Amino acid sequence: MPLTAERAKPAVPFGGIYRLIDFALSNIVNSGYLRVVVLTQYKSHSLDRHISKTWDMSRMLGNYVAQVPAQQRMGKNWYLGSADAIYQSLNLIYDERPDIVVVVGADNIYRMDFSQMVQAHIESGARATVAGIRQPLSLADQFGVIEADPADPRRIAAFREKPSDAVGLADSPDEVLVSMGNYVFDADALVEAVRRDAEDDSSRHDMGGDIVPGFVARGEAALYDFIENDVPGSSDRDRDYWRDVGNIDAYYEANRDLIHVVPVFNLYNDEWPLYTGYTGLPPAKFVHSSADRIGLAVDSIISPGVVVSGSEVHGSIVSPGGRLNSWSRVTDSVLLDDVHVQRRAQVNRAILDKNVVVEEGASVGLNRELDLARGFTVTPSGITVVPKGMRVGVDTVTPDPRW
Ligand SMILES: Nc1ncnc2c1ncn2[C@@H]1O[C@H](COP(=O)(O)OP(=O)(O)O[C@H]2O[C@H](CO)[C@@H](O)[C@H](O)[C@H]2O)[C@@H](O)[C@H]1O
Repeated sequence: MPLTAERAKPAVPFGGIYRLIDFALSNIVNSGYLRVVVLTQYKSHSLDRHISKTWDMSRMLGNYVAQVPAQQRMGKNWYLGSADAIYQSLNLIYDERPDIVVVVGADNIYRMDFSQMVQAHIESGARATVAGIRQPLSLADQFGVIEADPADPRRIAAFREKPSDAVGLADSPDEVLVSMGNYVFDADALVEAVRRDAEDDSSRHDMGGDIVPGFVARGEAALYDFIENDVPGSSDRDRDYWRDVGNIDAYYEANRDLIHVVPVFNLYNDEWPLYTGYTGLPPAKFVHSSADRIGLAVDSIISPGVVVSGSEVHGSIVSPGGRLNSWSRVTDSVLLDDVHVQRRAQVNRAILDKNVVVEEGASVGLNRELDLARGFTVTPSGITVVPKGMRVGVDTVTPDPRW
């Protein structure tokens, strides 16, 4: 919050021109899997619009990315959880009759070749395979924590969803092995598991909380270590990069991982392209170069349709349609679509959601107490978030009546 107040998390803009879901979908299609369904529910309008505008693959060969909202086919419920979303959509599996189903979350930033994971799944003989990555022990309560079988590290001996008492790994006590929320299933085993789960009133109907632990208990679950995944064109720095952007600080840091000279996550790998919607906007433009009034951007991403007019931008991500006026300054910030920073305004360590206007002479992110008093979210690490469509004046904050 507040970035997900009016949109599903996978529809949150990221890295200037992308939405979070573009990373999962790009990985899937680059892996060669071209029959994809996206199960949507919560405030999914902007997600649906993005998928239908962007992910329109040729149907001639039977390929598709189709969004499937909760349809109440099985009863009066919306999706009760991620496992119930699959249960309610089983007709798609019956129609397509695949041998294997790849299930992935839609809100992480990474590159991954799922075909390598599917190959490992087939070779292991397991019925379910879970992708795992090492993360700090301090984050264990945000993830599914995996214990590999000491006798056979490719088998999962135990799996606990978001435990508060996880123990570090023997060879690295400050780390745990966690689930990336990406799974490969034998299709018949997945169908059976979600059907059984639907009849269990004590279940939360969650993939990580219920389905995966069931496979583990039956001795049918394998581990796929993400470190084995070899994505074409990866740099030494961004190999094995994976970020869960489940809170504002993580989202902010992941955006900033894009802008270093040698980026922590490299958008410019054309061997594993990241696809997104074509905006049809004109190129970014930079104007003014007199002594006190210069239009420039460094260590930054500037998207199409942006005009940097006598404004200085440092360490920031500016999304399509931004307008940055003279003598303004934007530092270490993430500006979503169509933000307007007017003359002499200042923005520092802030996330400005779509259509925010920072009026002439106003500032955001320079004074924590002022930002809190104005009702903005300020994260533990001091990032100020201004919600969609707000007009921030020197002394006032008002919702823009146009939005
Ligand atoms: N009702 C519903 N209908 C449709 N889609 C839904 C849904 N509920 C959730 N989703 C989607 O399912 C994916 C997983 O999200 P969840 O909120 O279920 O789990 P979380 O991300 O906390 O943990 C999961 O992902 C982390 C890694 O990020 C793992 O460690 C952990 O084990 C795993 O449960 C997301 O893409 C989400 O949008």
